[in-house]
Amino acid sequence: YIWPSPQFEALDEMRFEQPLASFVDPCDLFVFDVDDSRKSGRADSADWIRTAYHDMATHNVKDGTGGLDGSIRFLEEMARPEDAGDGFQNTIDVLAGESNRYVSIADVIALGAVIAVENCGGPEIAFRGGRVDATEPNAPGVPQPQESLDSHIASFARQGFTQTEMIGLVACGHTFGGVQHAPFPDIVPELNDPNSTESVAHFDSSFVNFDNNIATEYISGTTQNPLVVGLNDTTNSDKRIFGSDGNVTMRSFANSPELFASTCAELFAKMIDTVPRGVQLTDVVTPLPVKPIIVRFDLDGDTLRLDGRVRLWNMTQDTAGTVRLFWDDHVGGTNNITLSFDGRFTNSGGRNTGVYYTFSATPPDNSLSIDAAAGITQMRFTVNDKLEDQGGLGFLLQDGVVISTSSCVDFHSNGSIAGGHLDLAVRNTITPTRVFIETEKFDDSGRPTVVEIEVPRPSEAATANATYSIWSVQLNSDQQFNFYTVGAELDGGGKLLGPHQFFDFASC
Ligand code: HEM
Repeated sequence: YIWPSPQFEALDEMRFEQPLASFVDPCDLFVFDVDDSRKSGRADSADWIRTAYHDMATHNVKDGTGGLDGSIRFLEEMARPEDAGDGFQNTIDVLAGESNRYVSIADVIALGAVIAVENCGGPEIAFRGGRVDATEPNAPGVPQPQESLDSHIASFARQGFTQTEMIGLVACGHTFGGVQHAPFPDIVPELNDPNSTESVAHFDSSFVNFDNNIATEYISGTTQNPLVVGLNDTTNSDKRIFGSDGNVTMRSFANSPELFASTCAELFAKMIDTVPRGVQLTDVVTPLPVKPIIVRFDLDGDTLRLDGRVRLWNMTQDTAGTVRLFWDDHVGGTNNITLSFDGRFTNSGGRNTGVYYTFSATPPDNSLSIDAAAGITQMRFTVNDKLEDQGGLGFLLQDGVVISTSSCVDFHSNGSIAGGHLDLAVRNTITPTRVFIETEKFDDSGRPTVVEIEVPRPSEAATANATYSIWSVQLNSDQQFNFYTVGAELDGGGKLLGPHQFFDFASC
């Protein structure tokens, strides 16, 4: 994608920098464990993968309803017998709050599965964004262990999967986790096992890692999978499913960990891309090699302050060497500074790595000061003298409308807005027809939606300095802010949008 693109920037960050990975690292982490010293036998990674499957499994290929749309978050859906256990609520409690107007709850659920698989030994899974969150529960339709093989084949066909794909997807999912006593007392007894205090009978011997043990143990007859060797044959659904083609598919997985991994990468991608008809997914999200990350861009007196850093993909500090930021201004000048190293990250089992360089030559001060009159039009970078400018396009940054540091906000003790005002500095060279602040609000169904707040044209323009005038809007208690963007529509067409920045102001 080409920067700026707020949606792809947000998807790229969540997908590749993976703030969520801390919940699945180490892979046996279960954040709901009451006592760290005792092993419950559960893991966030398993809950996340199961949640993505159950959210998707309501899909009906014929009428296009259901699919991965976040409907599992509704208590009515979660409380169905087909969604037994507290793993869904646990997952939603962690993942739903990570959503925003660019990355839906359903996108985060899909990403949770991707990140769990990739960080715990599994293959890389192609991830697209653009899922749309349901506003009500879907029709039931998740398969249950006591059902017949025919009903499972029919159920997976309704979800859009062939019988061979069914065998594969169940094996790919059941390389993680197991069956718990509490929701399935007829399948798993109390285990009285100090390493499994929630009495979880695991599907294979390496239940927090992606590997083909689910298949090798099944083929060799050593499996302890409670849905294969359970005492009550009625609930041995994995046994019926795995054996349904004479073990051809499971044998191929047992013989080849590579085949198992590549098949699972395809099936997991198909699973998370199964969405209600009409939903248009984005292209596969790929990491931008050189990605500016603007934290804040504002006007402070006669100075534009740009807080941010650049992410260099797949590099170490040593290979990055000297990193410079160049910026063009409105008066024909080009300026530059040498950036300072600001940390590195690695995730997805070492598959993803990158480094950050902050927009400052003098850390810990992270902001670059730009003379407001000269301003800024675009950025470029050099990494060890190699020019990075998106193939000549540059990294465009508009300074036609920016937030002013004269903005302030007060909060009630419950966190809601008590009052204050946001001041937008509008550059005198632009003639806006409207100026607005774009933010998001979680609606009654819990999903993030876009909200635009109009900033009224002042009757008498207050001057901020020789270059900018201030337009101001009062804040009120209905508003919610997390991240926001300032923007303007221009006389004669055209729209300016600022970077996506965090809501953070002095009190009034
Ligand atoms: C006929 C199809 C399936 C049946 C009958 C089935 C049944 C079950 C049952 C009974 C559990 C135990 C849940 C608990 O105790 O909390 C379970 C766990 C799990 N299932 Fe399935 N499953 C099926 C397909 C799938 C698929 C297609 C996936 C993913 C691709 C999947 C992923 C998981 C995972 C990761 C767990 C472990 C959850 C945990 O340990 O917290 N399952 N499944």
